[in-house]
Amino acid sequence: MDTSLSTPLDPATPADSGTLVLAVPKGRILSELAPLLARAGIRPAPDYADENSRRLRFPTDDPALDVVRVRSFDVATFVAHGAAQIGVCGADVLMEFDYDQIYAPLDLGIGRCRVSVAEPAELAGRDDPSRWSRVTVATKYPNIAQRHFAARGVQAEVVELNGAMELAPSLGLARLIVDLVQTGATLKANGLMETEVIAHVTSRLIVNRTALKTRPEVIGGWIARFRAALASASAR
Ligand SMILES: Nc1ncnc2c1ncn2[C@@H]1O[C@H](COP(=O)(O)OP(=O)(O)OP(=O)(O)O)[C@@H](O)[C@H]1O
Ligand SMILES: O=P(O)(O)OC[C@H]1O[C@H](OP(=O)(O)OP(=O)(O)O)[C@H](O)[C@@H]1O
Repeated sequence: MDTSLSTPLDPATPADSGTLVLAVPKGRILSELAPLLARAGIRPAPDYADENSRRLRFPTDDPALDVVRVRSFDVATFVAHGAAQIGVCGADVLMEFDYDQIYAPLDLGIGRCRVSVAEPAELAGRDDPSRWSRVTVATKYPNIAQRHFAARGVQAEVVELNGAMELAPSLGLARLIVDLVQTGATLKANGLMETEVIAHVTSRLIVNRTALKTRPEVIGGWIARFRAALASASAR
């Protein structure tokens, strides 16, 4: 892993020194996150919640804090490079990238799902995974998949996709998939069966380690506000 990710990559365009940037994933996590942000006292401009808004960076009613809305994998990239100092992303993303520069102090308890292995339902009953020496796997988590199968002495040939992994087995692209599962409805609708849970997933508050060292009061203050927001939610 690259351990040099302490500052934005391009020194000619440093991140704003004063304003703190919070990176949040667009999509499904945004609505689950909204009540928590409100309890933490973060009120972004109203179009932040509008998926149709073309704006990516939103001021909040705190002039020292802006929110940026990016893809969930990119939240980790922005925070690892210090372009955003804090962020929210799934444990699945942290497991996949394993950035040294990211510290994840809080489990936010939202975005609850699991990273699992699945295969066609008609194969699952008669397959014997202990006899595999090599498998093909469609996934957007190549590192998680490689590590998981390597630990079992199985060589995984990964076909990397960005979505619709569930199509891969029936179209002959891969024998298995490694993907997120929550209700299991997507697997079922596509004739697949979950055969192994690799990890349980929730979203985490993440911070850039260097920012935490250089601005401990500010970043530590935000961690404390999120912690208090979580405690007040669980006390209700
Ligand atoms: N079905 C689900 N149930 C609960 N949480 C989920 C589910 N799917 C994904 N997540 C969590 O939400 C995060 C973002 O997932 P989402 O599906 O919104 O983005 P994505 O489709 O992976 O991103 P993108 O559209 O940028 O490719 C994931 O990293 C995971 O932690
Ligand atoms: O078990 P379930 O409740 O059916 O949820 C699982 C689905 O949720 C995620 O996809 P998402 O809806 O985010 O779409 P994506 O293909 O854009 O990732 C994941 O990739 C699965 O396809």
